[in-house]
Amino acid sequence: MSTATTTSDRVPVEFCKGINGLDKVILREVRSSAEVYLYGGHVTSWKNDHGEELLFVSSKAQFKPPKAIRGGIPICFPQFGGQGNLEQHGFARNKIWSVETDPPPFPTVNSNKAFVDLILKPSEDDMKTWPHSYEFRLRITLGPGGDLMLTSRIRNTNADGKPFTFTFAYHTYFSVSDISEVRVEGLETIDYLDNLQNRERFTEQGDAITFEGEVDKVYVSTPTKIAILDHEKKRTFVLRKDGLPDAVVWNPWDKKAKAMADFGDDEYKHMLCVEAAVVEKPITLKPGEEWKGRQELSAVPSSYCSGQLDPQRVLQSS
Ligand SMILES: O=P(O)(O)OC[C@H]1O[C@H](O)[C@H](O)[C@@H](O)[C@@H]1O
Repeated sequence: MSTATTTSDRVPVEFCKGINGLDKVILREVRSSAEVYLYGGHVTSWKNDHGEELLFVSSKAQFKPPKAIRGGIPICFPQFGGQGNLEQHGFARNKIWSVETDPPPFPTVNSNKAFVDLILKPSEDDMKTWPHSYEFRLRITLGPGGDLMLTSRIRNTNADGKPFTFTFAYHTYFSVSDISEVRVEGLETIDYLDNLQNRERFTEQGDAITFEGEVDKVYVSTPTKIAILDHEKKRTFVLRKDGLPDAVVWNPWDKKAKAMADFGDDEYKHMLCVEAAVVEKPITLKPGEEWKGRQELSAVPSSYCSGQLDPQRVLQSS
């Protein structure tokens, strides 16, 4: 973890209290910032150098355990969705994480200053719901250019020799100006499991994905780069992922929005979840083994080509 510099007024990592007195960490870079709640290890804000919020958080979000915060980036572990014995999306988003001051090193040296290392370990009570011992380390970094990077390292620390199996997602809620003006590029021709049709398998058509109604799809074995183009805002989000083969795309649309107590009736127009995930083929770890999954987000101005967005340029650039 980095500490405040004396040469600059900017404090790259600040520990403070957020809504309802919950512990919060603020990461600051040259002009961008991010906020992370220890409740859920949950990123709730990511702002660009104009101070614009890039993540959606519902105006009705409850920052009150045990309800997960509606918006930002909830962590789904050890179960994505409702497939399994655990509560929907697992328990990691409902736990209070700790700050880790001296985590095991990463293979590459980190020159970033604005980052925080969090850790989640099970309590004895937790092991009644999921009888496994683990260490879940989450590093959240705000890069000098304003990119937001999340790296998860999950280790099996079972002393009884037993493996465990999990699914996972960075359930990212992007803020968009108008969902009907949004296109997702990078998932064309990819197979998906449709959660709205008993997880039946289909293949996406060749066109970019646009939105006219409720969507809840798990795209499987996707490319490592996905672009979300916000035509009205002239902004493109680029999501890069590693160790996370699948991508979930979700928008509840009007009916489901009304049924959610912590989501405004019209808020579906201003959000889109695109979630780097491991769903189709769960991960199994033996004791001593570690899994790593990384998601990197950047927001860039969209380029125009004779009045049309040019997503290929975004996808082809490194
Ligand atoms: O309401 P939550 O438990 O946060 O879940 C919100 C949504 O998350 C994912 O995107 C799932 O695919 C959806 O089926 C679910 O409705």
